[in-house]
Amino acid sequence: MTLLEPEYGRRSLGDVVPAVARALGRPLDPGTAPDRGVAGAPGLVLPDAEAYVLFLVDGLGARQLARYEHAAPYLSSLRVVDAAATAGVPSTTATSLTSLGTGLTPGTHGVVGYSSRIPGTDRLLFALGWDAAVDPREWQPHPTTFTRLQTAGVTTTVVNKREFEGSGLTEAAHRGADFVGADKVGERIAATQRVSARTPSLTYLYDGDLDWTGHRHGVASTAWLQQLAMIDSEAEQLRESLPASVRLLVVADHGMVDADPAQRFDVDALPELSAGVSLLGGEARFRQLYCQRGAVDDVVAAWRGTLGDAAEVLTREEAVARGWFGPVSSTVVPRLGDVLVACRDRASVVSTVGWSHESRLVGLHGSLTPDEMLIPVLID
Ligand SMILES: O=P(O)(O)O[C@H]1O[C@H](CO)[C@@H](O)[C@H]1O
Repeated sequence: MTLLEPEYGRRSLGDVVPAVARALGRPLDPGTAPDRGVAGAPGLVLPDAEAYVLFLVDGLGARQLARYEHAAPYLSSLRVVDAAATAGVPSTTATSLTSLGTGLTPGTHGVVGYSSRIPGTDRLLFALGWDAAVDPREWQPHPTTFTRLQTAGVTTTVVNKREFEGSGLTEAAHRGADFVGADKVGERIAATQRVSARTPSLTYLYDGDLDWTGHRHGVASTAWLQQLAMIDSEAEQLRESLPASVRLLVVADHGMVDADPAQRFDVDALPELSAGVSLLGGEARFRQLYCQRGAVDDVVAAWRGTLGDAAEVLTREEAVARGWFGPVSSTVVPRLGDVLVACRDRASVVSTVGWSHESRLVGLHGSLTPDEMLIPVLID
């Protein structure tokens, strides 16, 4: 299956808030962040409005929405802004939420996966849970788009579960916005209705239940389809709670594929995949391999030999040259694997001993296939 290149600077998740800023009449200064389009490309163009509500549905790929539109009649009726946009690389929540919040590429904001090495250590930073020893403002030092909008006079609010307030990822990705804690859908809609009445404003809200359900039961499982219908109702109810002058924009952070047991590679059962690897990172669909000194070529050869067509195996330099992460800052380079393993089709690389929880998941994401990379950008 073809791997898609991310559409950084044109139609990627990092281009969404800059497009909202333009529509609010408060364009972000293109000199301080890469929110300008690639030469000649229009980028995302949104209708002018005094207030935007940005609803991010975790795990709702554009392809899944198109395939199962019967379960989501409201979302399927919405106008698609331009063509489908892409997540960044890897196509995973921590990376995508940081791209959304900063307007930057993963290679610049530095949250480069579900897990990535903490430079100078043999430890991984699991970005969703974070790590008390890592300062999120040092790990992601750039001002967020939310901070920049607040500075420009736009009331910017994150409406999210209370447990996320002040978390490492919230600080790295979304600092600068006002935070309103709201655990239940009703609370979230009520809070959004209240804060989006201010103008100009951007109100961001998030729902992670579809992703959770897909991970455990699989895309198109009965549970996933039921959850999609719930999300569809939530989005419609949200729209109905807002006046017409407030625009609703619906996006996602990545799609998902169901792992095929026949295309599953277990590093704990295949010793040739451990030779020369000092630390296994990333996630099942996008492994990041941190290698022993001088071992990169041997690791690449062993992984290519074992995985064959199931994955694209590149050195860090090859992946960076392909533009997978956008421009890469020198501080971010050592967080990236020496070798990157991007799964094709429905393959996965698991560690049944070291990563037992992940190896039991049905739905996965992180790689560059269209089912994972293409995200909807819908306007109402
Ligand atoms: O970004 P989310 O949906 O949390 O996904 C992550 O969750 C899985 C492990 O729980 C990993 O494979 C990674 O892709």
